[in-house]
Amino acid sequence: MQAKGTYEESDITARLSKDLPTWRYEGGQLRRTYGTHGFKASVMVANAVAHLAEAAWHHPDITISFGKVEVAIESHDVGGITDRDFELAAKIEQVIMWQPGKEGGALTGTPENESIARYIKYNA
Ligand SMILES: C[C@H](O)[C@H](O)[C@H]1CNC2=NC(N)=NC(=O)C2=N1
Repeated sequence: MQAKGTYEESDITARLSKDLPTWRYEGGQLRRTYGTHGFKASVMVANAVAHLAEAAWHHPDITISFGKVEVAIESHDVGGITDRDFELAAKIEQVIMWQPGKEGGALTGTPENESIARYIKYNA
């Protein structure tokens, strides 16, 4: 018996494949691991995710490591995956993977060939 508003595993994996192919469904949560250059970078990514979570009032588990950050989301109140999880995951992906230098605007984005600037591993 599924809790109200939750998705079946087959629906979850189909929606991730379509809308969030860099995310996976594991351990009952939507999960994404972001590669980073070091620990300070991981803390900054975690802080950005934490801001989005608080603004959304929907909170993931965030694991901060040297060189990576894992984000894991589920809807605790219903014990499953709901639209809230997909919507927060999509916003996190949009924000963390934002590379303005690829948008043709005035912002250059983080220089990828300068070691002092290395931050997120966009192709990890
Ligand atoms: C009281 C309860 O914690 C709040 O309503 C919010 C806070 N953030 C939350 N985050 C998540 N992931 N699931 C929830 O059910 C949830 N509930």
